Amino acid sequence: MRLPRISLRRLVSRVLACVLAVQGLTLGALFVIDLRRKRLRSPARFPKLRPSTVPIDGGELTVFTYGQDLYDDMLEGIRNARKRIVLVTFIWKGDRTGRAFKKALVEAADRGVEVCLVYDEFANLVVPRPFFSFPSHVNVLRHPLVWGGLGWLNPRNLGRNHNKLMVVDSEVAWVGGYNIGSLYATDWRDTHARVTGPVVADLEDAFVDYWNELPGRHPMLPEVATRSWHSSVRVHRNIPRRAHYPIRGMYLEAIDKATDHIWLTHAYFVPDDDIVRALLAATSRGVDVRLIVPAASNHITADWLSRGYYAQLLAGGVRLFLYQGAMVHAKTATIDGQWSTIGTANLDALSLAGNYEINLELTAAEVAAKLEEVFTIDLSNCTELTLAEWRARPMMVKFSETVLRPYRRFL
Ligand SMILES: O=P(O)(O)OC[C@H](O)CO
Repeated sequence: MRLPRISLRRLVSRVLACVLAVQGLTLGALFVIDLRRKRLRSPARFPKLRPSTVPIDGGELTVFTYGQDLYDDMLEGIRNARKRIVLVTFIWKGDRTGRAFKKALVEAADRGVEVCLVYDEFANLVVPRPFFSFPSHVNVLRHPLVWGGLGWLNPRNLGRNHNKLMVVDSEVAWVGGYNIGSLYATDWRDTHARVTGPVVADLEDAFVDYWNELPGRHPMLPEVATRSWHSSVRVHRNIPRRAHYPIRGMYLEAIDKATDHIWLTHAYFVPDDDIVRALLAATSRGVDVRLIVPAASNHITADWLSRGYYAQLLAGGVRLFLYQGAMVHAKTATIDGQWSTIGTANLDALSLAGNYEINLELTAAEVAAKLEEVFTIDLSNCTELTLAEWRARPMMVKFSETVLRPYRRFL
């Protein structure tokens, strides 16, 4: 029997069409599962830790792990402001919490405080536009979906503004994983820091540089003049416009240096090969590597992309803990009782090589001890996933993970 002749071009395009169709079906199935999961979700329950404060160079750092505590503190900071408030948030919901922030910020501007706000247009497409209309004495920048003209063709102009930072009166700053919204106040487990001391100037400088470099007719802010060279707290910021992505390097260096333990808590864990390699190299030299991720996050596709790494990580000795009963949205790590980071960057391609991000890097034993305490409490709310359990998952699940692999670089 003679097989029908088919050109190579046609064969390739048919194979490609099949692959795309299977990927589309897999994503569609995940979407349906996700809708159902969200409908059946029970109220969040997770152990809470009161905010607590530790010393850092020339100031203090307070760790927040419960949204309502953080928002109350930030709102008090806004109400006490006398000179200037700068605030950037990736997501700003138009709900009760979002409105409380808006009201407090407008009131601050009414009493003469200079208020400069940034939110990301893409992240807030679902928020009604009128929510973002402010009186003219409040300076508001919408980080645009795409930058003018053909600018969007340049990858440097594509980064989202994923920062979550507020600085009041150049004296106190809040930075970390929390966006602004009522769901995050009570139902998500996240980590944010309030800091005082010389580090505040670096955080404010990050905001000022972004503000002054973004095209538009908004009033320029004065350069931050006094910054310290000598601190155990460093600010690392990704600036896509400058093709500047130090947070990935910060993680790689710290993981590479670890001699005892690496404890990571990450909402969306879709790292690149170098980070995976560094973690596996750490386990191979006897380092205790533990990772907390959500058992089920708010983005099912992210979960499935993340699952694609589990077999390799578990086989390489990384211990995996699945956070139960709530979405864990933190972006933190602590190493060897010495080094820690708290910030906005997820361990995924968008955060490490795409977005505006900001992370604190701290080499203070007190901060590491505090984050270890938080990690230990979080562990009490996790189930550990073993390699044997993971290997026993259905074939269909393994197949779906493989099908989704090419999407790793888009998250
Ligand atoms: O991008 P993140 O880390 O701030 O997370 C935002 C949530 O995924 C919103 O759906």
